[in-house]
Amino acid sequence: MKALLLFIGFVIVNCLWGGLSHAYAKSTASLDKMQLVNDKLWMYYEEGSQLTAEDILTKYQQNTLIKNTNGRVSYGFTGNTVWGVLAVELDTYGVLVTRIANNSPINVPFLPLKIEIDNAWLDDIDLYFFENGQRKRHVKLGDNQVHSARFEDARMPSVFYRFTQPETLVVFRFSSEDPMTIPIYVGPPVVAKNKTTENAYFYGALYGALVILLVYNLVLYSYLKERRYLLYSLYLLSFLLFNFTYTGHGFWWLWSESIFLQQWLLPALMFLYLFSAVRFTIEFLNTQLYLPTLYRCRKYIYGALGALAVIIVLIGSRSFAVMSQLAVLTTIAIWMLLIGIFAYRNGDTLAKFFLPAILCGTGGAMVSSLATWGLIPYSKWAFRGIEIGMVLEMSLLSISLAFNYKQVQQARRNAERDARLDPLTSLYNRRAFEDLVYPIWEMGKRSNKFMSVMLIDIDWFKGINDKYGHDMGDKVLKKVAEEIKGQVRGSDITFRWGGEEFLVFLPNTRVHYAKQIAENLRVHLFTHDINKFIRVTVSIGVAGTSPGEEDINVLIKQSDQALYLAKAKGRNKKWCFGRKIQNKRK
Ligand SMILES: Nc1nc2c(ncn2[C@@H]2O[C@H](COP(=O)(O)OP(=O)(O)OP(=O)(O)O)[C@@H](O)[C@H]2O)c(=O)[nH]1
Repeated sequence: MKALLLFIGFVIVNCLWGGLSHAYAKSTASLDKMQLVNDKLWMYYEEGSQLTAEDILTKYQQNTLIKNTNGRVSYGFTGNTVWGVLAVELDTYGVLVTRIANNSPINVPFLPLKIEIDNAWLDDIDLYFFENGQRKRHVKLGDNQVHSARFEDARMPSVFYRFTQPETLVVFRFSSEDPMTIPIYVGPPVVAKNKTTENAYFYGALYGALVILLVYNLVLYSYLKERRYLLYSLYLLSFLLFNFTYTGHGFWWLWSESIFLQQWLLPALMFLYLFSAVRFTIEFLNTQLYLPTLYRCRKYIYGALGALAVIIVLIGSRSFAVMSQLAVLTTIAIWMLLIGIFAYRNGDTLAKFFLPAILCGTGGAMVSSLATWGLIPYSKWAFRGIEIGMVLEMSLLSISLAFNYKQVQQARRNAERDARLDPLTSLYNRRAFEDLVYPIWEMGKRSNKFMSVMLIDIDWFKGINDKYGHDMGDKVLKKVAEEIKGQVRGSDITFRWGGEEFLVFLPNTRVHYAKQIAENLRVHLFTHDINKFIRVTVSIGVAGTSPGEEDINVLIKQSDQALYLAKAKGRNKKWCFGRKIQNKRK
């Protein structure tokens, strides 16, 4: 429920933010921002690509073009050519030019403006500049132009033009096998530079954050060797690479001269992204436990995605590649949400993070697509919703993995502790003896400290089991353990040594003092009823170090011999290993 509220909140805030930034841009129309001019375009949608810019100009002059009044930015998938005409009038067009006049009147007629198409995946973009009905310039932009052939070597397709006439008509021609999202921005050089700088900060922060998360989780993986961390890292890396490609960074920096890579890396990385999202979801959550059928079928799911990749390669159409994968991605986003909800309802602790994380990611993607489809006002922040959402998603997932790490560590500590504890009495077991006693023994030996051992055995315990049953026998064992712990000092270490046998190691204790403690314990148990019916007695063998004692096992053996004598002497006795026993031994 909390996660759902978070999601709705995130979408609302993003929409509001998108709307506000759009409204702000409109109301101020100031020169500190590039202006989105889509609402000033006159559009023509051509089936095929027969027409020339001059034909469109004629249509414009005949008033047969459609005004893009709602500022539409996205034209979906279309094999058609999209034409747009922008009339730039020096005196009357746009607040932009007027404002320039206010700021620097001398440069007005000669000031160059930057025209930028804020989308780095379109194949062909042509700009034609007409002055007084004459074509003055033609600029080719888009992914089918390598960077060295471009007018300006920038990430986004852009061009500078010096407007000197009262009216210049800019004719845009777009065709692409990708989604036709065409935000057109216009502004003077200084403002354009600010936008570039601002973008650099934004992507610097975005990639910085993602790379930190990636390295952090890879380090955790190399340390813990848990697949979740690796799959998360792959998921994150695939988003990083996918984003790096569709935002034009890759083409600009890495493969600026390869049109093939620019056109095919995008669908390929998109596939990597959706494939790793599916693998991550299945293996991050405990689907093995909650959705065993899904877990068993995972190989078929991966196989189906692999088959999609093969079909895409065989068909060889990029628009099919992008369109089919977008459809799969949308389905997967919903599927991830459903699995998250299911795991959450089944009490998967990681789902507490997974669900809001996926909600942020899909929420951000939803805001971006709503903005590109024109269902909420387009603004660059709304357009970046997916990136903001993904940073939130990746951060939350990273927190969940840190949480998982804490849980694993806790479980490991518990397992280690449990391995050293007797589950019935909660006393240390024999396995813990070496770890706990050996260091004290070695230290004591070096500083000639006295140390003692008591071996305690319940008398006739078999009889208790036989008479009252095994459960009652267990209760007695527990109670005796408690009583022993209550009678010895905090510095003494008590072990359950065997069935009904206990060992107490008494560091810094002379044997005659250990004898006293043993006697107190014996009397205490003898005089106190374990419960209403049962009275137990114990026999205790005591042994203490004598100078030159090298081995603790010798001490234990001695206490065992003393215990044997205590039993032999009639039980309910304490016996101390001493000269008498030694003589007997000889
Ligand atoms: N209820 C219970 N009984 C246990 C447990 N571990 C060992 N025993 C029983 O403890 C009894 C020990 O019996 P014996 O070794 O014959 O010793 P005893 O009856 O105490 O006689 P003495 O030691 O000679 O006084 C056996 O019946 C074991 O089954 C346990 O964890 N719970």
